[in-house]
Amino acid sequence: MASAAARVDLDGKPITGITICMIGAGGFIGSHLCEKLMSETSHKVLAVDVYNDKIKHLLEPDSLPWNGRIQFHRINIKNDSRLEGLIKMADLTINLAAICTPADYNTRPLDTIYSNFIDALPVVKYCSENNKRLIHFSTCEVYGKTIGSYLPKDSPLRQDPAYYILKEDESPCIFGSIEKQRWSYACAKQLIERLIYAEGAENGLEFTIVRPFNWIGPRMDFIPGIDGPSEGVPRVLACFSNNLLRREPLKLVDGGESQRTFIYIKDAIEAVMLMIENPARANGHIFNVGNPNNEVTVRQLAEMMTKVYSKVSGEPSIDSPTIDVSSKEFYGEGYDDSDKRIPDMTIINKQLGWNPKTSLWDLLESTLTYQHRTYAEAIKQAIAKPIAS
Ligand SMILES: NC(=O)c1ccc[n+]([C@@H]2O[C@H](COP(=O)([O-])OP(=O)(O)OC[C@H]3O[C@@H](n4cnc5c(N)ncnc54)[C@H](O)[C@@H]3O)[C@@H](O)[C@H]2O)c1
Ligand SMILES: O=C(O)[C@H]1O[C@H](OP(=O)(O)OP(=O)(O)OC[C@H]2O[C@@H](n3ccc(=O)[nH]c3=O)[C@H](O)[C@@H]2O)[C@H](O)[C@@H](O)[C@@H]1O
Repeated sequence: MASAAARVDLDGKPITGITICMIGAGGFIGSHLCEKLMSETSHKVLAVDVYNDKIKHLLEPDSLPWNGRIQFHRINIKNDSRLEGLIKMADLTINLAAICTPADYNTRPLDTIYSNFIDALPVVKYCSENNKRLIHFSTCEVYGKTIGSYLPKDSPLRQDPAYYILKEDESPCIFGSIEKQRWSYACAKQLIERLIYAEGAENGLEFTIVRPFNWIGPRMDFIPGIDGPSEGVPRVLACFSNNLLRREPLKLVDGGESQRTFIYIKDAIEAVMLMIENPARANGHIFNVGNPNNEVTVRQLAEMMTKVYSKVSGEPSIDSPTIDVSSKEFYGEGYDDSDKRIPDMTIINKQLGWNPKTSLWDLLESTLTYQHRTYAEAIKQAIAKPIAS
């Protein structure tokens, strides 16, 4: 373990321990961030969430070397007066709490808007009123669709990066019509970004906004019927992992033509650590955090995951590894999609000198090894169990 005293920031100044109020600490990103903060720094974490299953391994045994540096507070931020006290006790608040699975955006639009906008309001207010620094998690979905997607299909301009690269300080936010309730999430995230930015401009709030671009890795979401509801629809990594574990075809929504850039969670956490420990360089900025080198269509992702899973499980893939489904059938009415998401990296490079490292193949190999080790046996047992009549 690195000695905390030996750690310095990007300007060579020693890093002193701080207290972080992390809201949504029990989720996918929060669990990895807590792990990193405990194992490599001397910072303290007040971990706020309604669940703690994904950070249990960091909380329980008294023998852990970070004993006492992480405290779990089971709080629903919608209605708990303890929140302000925790924010006041901390030097920095990181807000990760949100509904952030696309299957919810068009089927539970009210919960989505409340979670991503209304519930975040008191967090911003308490930080601003108490002069506390805030790192808020937004999303690459605030960019919506690319400008290029509105050009004719055969237009050569579609190949010009000016029409698809997503830049924090230049790109517009392009959403579909109101009936396309998919955009309830992106729109709520955009409005909270604008509110935070305005708190910075008018009241001097010290903030950093993070726009993650498809961070993936172990502990993302849930496997339906094993550690989440049987009918639940998680994000694509968990959907495809579930299909592979059950030896079912992977479902390609609307032909799997949408494009995404995927980044390994551990690379992305390095970027967040730099933001935490270099406030002078991170404050007042909005950062894209993604891996522009890992772009694939969803169909290519399915093909690669099938190959990697076959390698890590030692089982040959099934005869028809993918199947096409319509978005209406898969997500229901009101779904829409981002066509392509490539992050511009200029701002994060300039401010924090950060770059992602892990290739898509390598990150899928370590993630699917984890999925196989964690779930294969449970799935086998669930399949073998006779269904109660
Ligand atoms: N994973 C990604 O690639 C990605 C991409 C873009 C944006 N984001 C954003 O990053 C943040 C974290 O994402 P994640 O992937 O870790 O999601 P996650 O669902 O795994 O984690 C969110 C956590 O917030 C908690 N939470 C939600 N509402 C709460 C409430 N009212 N009170 C207390 N806790 C509450 C949940 O229980 C969950 O543990 C979200 O804001 C999300 O929109 C993530
Ligand atoms: O991760 C991000 O950066 C952001 O994007 C995600 O949105 P999206 O990438 O559309 O969601 P996924 O569930 O990861 O789906 C990716 C693509 O795969 C497709 N898909 C998903 C699941 C499936 O079984 N099959 C399938 O073809 C979807 O239609 C979509 O085109 C979520 O909105 C958020 O977690 C987050 O804000």
